[in-house]
Amino acid sequence: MGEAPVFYVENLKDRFSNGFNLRFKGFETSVDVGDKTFVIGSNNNDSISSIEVQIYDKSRGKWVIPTVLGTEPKRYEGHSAILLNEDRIMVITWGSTPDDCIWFLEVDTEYVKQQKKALGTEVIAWSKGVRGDAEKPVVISGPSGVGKGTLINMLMKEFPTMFGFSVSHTTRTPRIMEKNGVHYHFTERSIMEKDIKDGKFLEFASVHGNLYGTSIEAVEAVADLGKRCILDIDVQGAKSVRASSLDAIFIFISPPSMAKLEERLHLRGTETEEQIQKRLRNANAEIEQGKSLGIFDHILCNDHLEKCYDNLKKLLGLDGTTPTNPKPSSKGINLPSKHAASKINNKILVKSETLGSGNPSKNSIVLDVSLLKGGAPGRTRGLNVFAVDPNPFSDCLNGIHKLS
Ligand SMILES: Nc1ncnc2c1ncn2[C@@H]1O[C@H](COP(=O)(O)OP(=O)(O)OP(=O)(O)O)[C@@H](O)[C@H]1O
Ligand SMILES: Nc1nc2c(ncn2[C@@H]2O[C@H](COP(=O)(O)O)[C@@H](O)[C@H]2O)c(=O)[nH]1
Repeated sequence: MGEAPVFYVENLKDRFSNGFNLRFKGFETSVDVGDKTFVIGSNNNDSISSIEVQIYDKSRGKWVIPTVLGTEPKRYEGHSAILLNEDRIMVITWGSTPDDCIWFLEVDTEYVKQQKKALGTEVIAWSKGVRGDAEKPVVISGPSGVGKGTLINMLMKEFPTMFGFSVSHTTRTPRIMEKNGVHYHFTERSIMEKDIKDGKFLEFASVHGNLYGTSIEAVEAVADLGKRCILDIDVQGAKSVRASSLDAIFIFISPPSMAKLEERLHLRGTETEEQIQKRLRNANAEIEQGKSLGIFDHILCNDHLEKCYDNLKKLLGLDGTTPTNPKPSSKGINLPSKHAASKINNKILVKSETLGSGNPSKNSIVLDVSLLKGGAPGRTRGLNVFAVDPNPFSDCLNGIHKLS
């Protein structure tokens, strides 16, 4: 295993003396990817640092300011930058909180390639790095009034630490008892349309005359808590999620009959007669699509509620055989506040730069990046963290143990 030091900070004014006016007042690193150099710089204004990226295209001899997608790191004192797999740069920020210190700057991933094509510009995309993996989300779909919400509430009540609900955005008005941020994020159409344009949504659809959508943040926030995410969305939304990079289980809930569906909508009493008729008209097409499009992994008929709920639990492996303990929520990473990083195969050694601290491996950790999943526009998950055993003569990665 040969060590390849990849972290470097240098004076870029010396390196690129062709008229480029560096705007960074703070700290900068550069990473070469193919014929491009990505210069990552921070501007320190008072106590707030913002990160910026400029690209030097060596083949054209030109500087490019890219379109930046995703959520970028904020408030940090400096950073290390390491190229991974020629398509993303790992950025480790200094002086950040433990859950805010690992970031990925995607420069040539599939997502970035798609966005470049769609936008016709140079694109980069940020995503936050998170320890551990998330469980497959569960997408529950079916016509209005079939009992999706009822079944989901039963699941959340019985397994409160295991499941988390993806709170959708909608432009429809709240029903009595519905709380903003709990049942939905009730929003203005213009705001939601802008957020959709800015790539903040995993999916969206016009349903019964209103706009509904799942934000990327809604799904990631549940996974951040170590919970399995449940999405209650219509068939168009399920189709979009199926086509996205989110690996989920898709379950369609069907009514025993249209008459029963109508009865349930009337009994619920949350819609006007006109709205109920609209929902019933849409239900026919949804049932048709749900059963025929090959979107769904499972179809459950909600005739008797308890029986349907038992079948749902069986599908999710919750029929009494599986332990119901929650997975621990994703933990942060305690990094030395000032550090240097180097890459050895799929492992990143992060060493404290504090002089005179005695033991050189004290405060050193190893980040394993071999099992990374996801990425922009959501989080990058699957990071594993190891502590380096305190052997003063060991600079290698033999004496490491995984941190839980
Ligand atoms: N198996 C069932 N038998 C009888 N009534 C049921 C059954 N399942 C749910 N219901 C009732 O049907 C009504 C509609 O259920 P629910 O609100 O859960 O539907 P939904 O699919 O979430 O609807 P929407 O998509 O409009 O949000 C509720 O009043 C609920 O109590
Ligand atoms: N495509 C999406 N559909 C959604 C989302 N959130 C809810 N829904 C679906 O809308 C209808 C109506 O819901 P209601 O609360 O007004 O009765 C229902 O089928 C939901 O499943 C979403 O984020 N995206």
